[in-house]
Amino acid sequence: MPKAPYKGTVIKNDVQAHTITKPNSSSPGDANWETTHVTFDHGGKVPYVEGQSIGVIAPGPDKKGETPAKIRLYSIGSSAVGDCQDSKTVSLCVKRVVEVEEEKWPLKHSNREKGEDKPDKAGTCFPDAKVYRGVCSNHICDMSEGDEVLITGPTGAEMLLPIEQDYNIIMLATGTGIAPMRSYMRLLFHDKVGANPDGTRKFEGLAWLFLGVPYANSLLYVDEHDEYTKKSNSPVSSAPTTRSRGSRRTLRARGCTSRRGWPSTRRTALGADAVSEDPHLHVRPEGHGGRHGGSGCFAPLATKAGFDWKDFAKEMKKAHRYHVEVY
Ligand SMILES: Cc1cc2nc3c(=O)[nH]c(=O)nc-3n(C[C@H](O)[C@H](O)[C@H](O)COP(=O)(O)OP(=O)(O)OC[C@H]3O[C@@H](n4cnc5c(N)ncnc54)[C@H](O)[C@@H]3O)c2cc1C
Repeated sequence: MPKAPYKGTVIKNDVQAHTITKPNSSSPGDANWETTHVTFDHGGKVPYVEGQSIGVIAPGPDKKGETPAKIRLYSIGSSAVGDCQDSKTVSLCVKRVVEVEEEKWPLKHSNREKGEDKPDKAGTCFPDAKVYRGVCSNHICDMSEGDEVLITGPTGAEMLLPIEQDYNIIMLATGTGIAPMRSYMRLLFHDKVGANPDGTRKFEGLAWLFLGVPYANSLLYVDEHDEYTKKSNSPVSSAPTTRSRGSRRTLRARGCTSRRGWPSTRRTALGADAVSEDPHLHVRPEGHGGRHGGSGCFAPLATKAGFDWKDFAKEMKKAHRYHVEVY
């Protein structure tokens, strides 16, 4: 409970810096930011299911000087049994929030002719820039093994998975929006909790994962996706793919680094039949800009398949097959 949070312990904090060199003829640009995959021991006292979130209370001070800070929610990135598969841990995927005053970035000259003098946030900000560091994300990213962490929850019912095993699922995420998708994938393709010969859950559908990030080196959990793709015996192909459900569990994962190419990458990969196969659609953009990610991708596919996307989306919502969480 918020007034009586559980005292967990950090058992792993894997902070990754995503850094690209300054733009030049051989490099696309320079960006510095960090994400972490952090794991807390909750001693089995904070049971959760895939798709839920937990709260973290930082010691503060918060924005108005409050101590401790207010609760921040984070989507759980591990399946119910946790990364250690003993149902005693919970993992998160957190981005370190660092905000620099808008006018303290150099301007981007490449767009001048279009009348766009946007700040070049991939560059280096001016040295006198005021920098704001997010209270809780920095608290999490700076924690070390053995540190105590205050946890609340779990909460959230929007992003839960269906109970049956033979559904098709399409997952669209950007940035740390991958967290709940990772929890699903651990359950569907990794954990030793089910009835398959290798011990995994008897998922018998097709799972599509699309992760959008600004730069290729910020794709998250790539090794795991490659492993599950291989394991599910489905060679990754760039050709449009359709598949009837119910025969075997399959993962197809795609990363995309271009904002403009993002919806078309998903459309080309999925093909028009994707909307006819009654998929469960889970959309989780990092930032409000991506909240229409579902319609951007599916409206043209629906039209091609003879549906009106808006009506179709309404029906999907009613049938609990369309799940969107934005933060
Ligand atoms: C359901 C849900 C799930 C979420 N899941 C995740 C997740 O999986 N991973 C993840 O990384 N995040 C997630 N979040 C977001 C997370 O809850 C936090 O909002 C995020 O980490 C920022 O918190 P913070 O304390 O670091 O930043 P805060 O200190 O709360 O600051 C947040 C923003 O406020 C602005 N700001 C405030 N004060 C100032 C100031 N003085 N100067 C300049 N700017 C200022 C900045 O724009 C800053 O980015 C989720 C949120 C929700 C609601």
